[in-house]
Amino acid sequence: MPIPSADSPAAAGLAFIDLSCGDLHYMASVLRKACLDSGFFYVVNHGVEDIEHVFAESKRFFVLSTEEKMKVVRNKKNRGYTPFQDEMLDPLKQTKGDCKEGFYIGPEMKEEESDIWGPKPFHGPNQWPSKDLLPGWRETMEKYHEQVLLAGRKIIRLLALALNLDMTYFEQPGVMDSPMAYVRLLHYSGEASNPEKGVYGAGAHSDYGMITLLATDGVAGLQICMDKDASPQEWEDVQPVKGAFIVNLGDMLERWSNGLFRSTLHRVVLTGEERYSIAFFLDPNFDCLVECLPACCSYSNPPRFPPITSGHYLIERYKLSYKN
Ligand SMILES: O=C(O)CCC(=O)C(=O)O
Ligand SMILES: [Fe+2]
Repeated sequence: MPIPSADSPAAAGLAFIDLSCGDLHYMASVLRKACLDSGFFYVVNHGVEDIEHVFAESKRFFVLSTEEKMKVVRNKKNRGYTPFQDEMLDPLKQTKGDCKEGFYIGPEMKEEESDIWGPKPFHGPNQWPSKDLLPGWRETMEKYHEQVLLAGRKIIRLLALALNLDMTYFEQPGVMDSPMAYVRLLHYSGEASNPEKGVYGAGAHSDYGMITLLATDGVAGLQICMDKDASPQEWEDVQPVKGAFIVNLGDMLERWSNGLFRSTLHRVVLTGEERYSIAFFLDPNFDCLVECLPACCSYSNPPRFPPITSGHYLIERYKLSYKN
């Protein structure tokens, strides 16, 4: 089946947000409906110039030997290579780790960045594969990080409007002006998933932060569960759309909005074909206190989640899904 393109939105079922549309309030109303309906939507005209090149460069990394990839294995700052099965996103249902390997790239920061508590988790320089092996690789990834962050910033402005907040609410100092923003290259092996046996490309989960912008190579596999409280859960395929990001909502947004915008439960079930995707996790500043927005609670609808700081919440979630 041909991959639908951004010009044939009806083919894909979920809402489309066109970031080149000048009418912010219209876009915010489409976004609000999408957030209330499914928490998943497509974003087009996002300003990323050559995504095919980024995918080609991602493949150039993953075909390196395990020995070479392990030289840049994920460090304490959450940057670098994660081997196959290192992560298990749904430990209750999985019998082995996710059939995927990955590579995290965060905002470039100096090693010594720290506060009174000592070196700050998640803050530090990136790890890069050797320039001799992959010339130009770092530059491609840095440019992608910059472009996808710009698109993400536009979306969080729309999200603020969709929550009836000032457009710049989430960009205020201390909120998401210095976000934890990670590109994660992903490569799924050709191993077919088998849900009965607890084998998945990626186990069922919702992402931890604010929003995720996902680019995929066109190979199917991503599924969402529209009603995460239903029993049994029903899973629907999400079609990849050329030229569009698939965006989903994270748990911190659910907490902020007191459950009005629910995070999206999703998983990857593979048919036996290799698959590549590139996620971009856009999360609040490390020190940001995520607590119910005043507009989202009332006497009869009190806050459902205790306040948490973004960084400590992320640390706890990573601890639960990674081997080390
Ligand atoms: O590869 C995909 O389509 C989904 C990846 C994902 O859900 C994640 O990395 O959190
Ligand atoms: Fe995810």
